[in-house]
Amino acid sequence: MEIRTNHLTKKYRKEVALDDLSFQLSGDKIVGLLGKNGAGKTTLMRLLAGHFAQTNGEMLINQESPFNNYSLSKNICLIMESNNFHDKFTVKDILKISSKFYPYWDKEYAEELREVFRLKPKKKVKTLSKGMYSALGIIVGLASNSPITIFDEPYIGLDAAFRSTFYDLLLESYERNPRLIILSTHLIDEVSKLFEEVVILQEGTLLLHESVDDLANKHILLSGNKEEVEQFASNKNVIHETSMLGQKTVVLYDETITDPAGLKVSRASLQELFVYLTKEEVKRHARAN
Ligand SMILES: Nc1ncnc2c1ncn2[C@@H]1O[C@H](COP(=O)(O)OP(=O)(O)OP(=O)(O)O)[C@@H](O)[C@H]1O
Repeated sequence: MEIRTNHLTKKYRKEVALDDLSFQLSGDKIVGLLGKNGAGKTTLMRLLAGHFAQTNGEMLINQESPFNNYSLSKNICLIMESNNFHDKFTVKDILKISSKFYPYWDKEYAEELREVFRLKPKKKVKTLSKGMYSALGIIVGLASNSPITIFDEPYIGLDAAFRSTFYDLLLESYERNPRLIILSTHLIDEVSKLFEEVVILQEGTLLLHESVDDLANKHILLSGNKEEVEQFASNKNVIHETSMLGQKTVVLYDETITDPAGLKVSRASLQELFVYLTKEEVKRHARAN
């Protein structure tokens, strides 16, 4: 599947949620969709799922618009943190309805997952705890086997052990049936190992879209004697710095680094990079590149 947005803009009355966003995603992979609160992630995912139309620009999946396009949107499963299922249905009903809707539904796998998350078939949606509700969403998302499977923070209320189970299942499901999986999360450290690519939105625009490997290679974390670090980092793109007791640490982004003699070289985590890159004062550095 190929996703392409061209100058995509979505406004809710005067509120601009997505602003002239152009990027492309294709192939089978797990992509992290990241951004601070209000960056436009949910809006982008709902446009992908065809929930509503954009205000301007294009949202194309395999060169077609998903809005009002059932033959396309049945290939896309979006699981959000809430409002996925009607309260009056039972767990069993939801799995049955999903089996009719999603063409690649795996009934046996759905049953297996229901057991893993210990959901009783007769339980009504409105009586599910937050964690159980999230588990039901995860079951539907994974068992849908949809060519584009999207999870928008689907783990609200799930404890750490079940979140870890979800990440294992996501990877296992991807390995059994490679497809384009988009996962939006604020718990970056927990899932960063699953991502092949990341898309970071900021204020409705694209801050960066990189493979995780390229992102790792595009930055460097240097530490050592304060004067030496400062001398080395002068005129370079510093996205983060800390100093203590004559020692200094800097993170340089998008710089060709040659032989920082005498300084300790390492890498920041994806979560740290996200925090540094989305800080207001460094926004322009990431955008410029
Ligand atoms: N239904 C709506 N009506 C008006 N404004 C909205 C609506 N939905 C979203 N917005 C606004 O659009 C912007 C983007 O919101 P969106 O929910 O897409 O961000 P997000 O990145 O998913 O945020 P979060 O991480 O907090 O879930 C925000 O300014 C938000 O207030």
